[in-house]
Amino acid sequence: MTLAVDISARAGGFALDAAFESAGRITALFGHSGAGKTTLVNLIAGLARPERGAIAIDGDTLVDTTRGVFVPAHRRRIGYVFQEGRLFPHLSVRRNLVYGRRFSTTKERWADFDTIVDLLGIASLLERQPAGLSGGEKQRVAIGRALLASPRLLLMDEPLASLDEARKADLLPYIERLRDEMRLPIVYVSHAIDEVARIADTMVLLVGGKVVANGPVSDILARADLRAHTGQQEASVVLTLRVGAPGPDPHLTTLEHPAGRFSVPRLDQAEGSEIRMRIRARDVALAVGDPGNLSIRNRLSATVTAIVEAEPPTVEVSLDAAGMPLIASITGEAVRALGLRVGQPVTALIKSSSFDRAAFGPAARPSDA
Ligand SMILES: Nc1ncnc2c1ncn2[C@@H]1O[C@H](COP(=O)(O)OP(=O)(O)OP(=O)(O)O)[C@@H](O)[C@H]1O
Repeated sequence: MTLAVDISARAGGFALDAAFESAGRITALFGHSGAGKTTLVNLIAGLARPERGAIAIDGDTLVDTTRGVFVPAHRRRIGYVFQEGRLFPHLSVRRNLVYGRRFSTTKERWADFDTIVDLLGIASLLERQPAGLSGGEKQRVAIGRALLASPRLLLMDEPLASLDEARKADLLPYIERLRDEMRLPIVYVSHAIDEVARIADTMVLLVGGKVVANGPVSDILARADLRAHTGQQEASVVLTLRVGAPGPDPHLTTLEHPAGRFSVPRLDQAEGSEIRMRIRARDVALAVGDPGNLSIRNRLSATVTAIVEAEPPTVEVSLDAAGMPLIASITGEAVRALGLRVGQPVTALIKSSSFDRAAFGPAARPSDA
């Protein structure tokens, strides 16, 4: 699926001018509060009209002001999940779910009730009323209702925003399953960079109603010039790695890459599956030559590709380890003491204990959607 957007719109005194194309499985619309994310998703959904411009999905025009085209929301086949579930309070969970189906014709219908109930783990909730559900359960039902309309695109506007940290962590794997098992493209609004780094492959970065960058999440997170906008305190890279055979320590999982093997705190993912993980620049140290007897077990041979001054005394050293990009955040003094320069071979050292389990998620399976 390709979503193509090139629009201008106004909401009160706020002006949105957004142009981007995305073929991502999960496209994150990322920006600080008031950047225009909800205004943009409402335009995609058909809940608002742009002043100028066009929106198309796979070449099928939804809006085009030059041709006077405006497909109404209910005919766009776009699902919408809001921050808080917005379920019908007087209907049971089952009837909330079934309600979604009336928005698709038999020909368009791909969503199967039992499959979706199973995917979202809501079978035991079907006869309950929304008032008795937890926030996370409500969101799963809201996602189910949107899916049962058999949309071709799902918009999710900060679906985790009303949940506490534990409930967020519970819901994220369902969104990952949706991405991988339903093969439904998702536009995911968020202002939480950790969430975006974990689940999205493409990112549109909005600042004051303008798109300042769009492209692969890993590219945008690695860019020092965007850090103020992404809210990252520091550089990081997002990597896709394969789970290797279990090693001798049951508390560790081995991850494989042509650059070498990593040990990380034990993950639940099966051997052979791919996972995504984010490595912060501050968790990477460098050695020139043999690092000798150190406690750090993750050691990768790499080459320096760039040395960039960051907030003093920090310098960010970009590396290439057999095609794996890494960034090490070290002091300028260390750069001088090691005599680092572009092209130099080094050993990158990454502490196993620095990995946060919540930062790991399954990698998106190769897209054929
Ligand atoms: N109907 C409206 N009338 C006046 N101003 C509006 C209207 N709708 C949105 N705005 C303004 O447009 C700007 C962008 O709002 P929007 O809700 O799109 O931002 P957002 O990025 O989704 O923010 P948040 O993360 O806080 O939800 C805000 O300054 C908002 O106050």
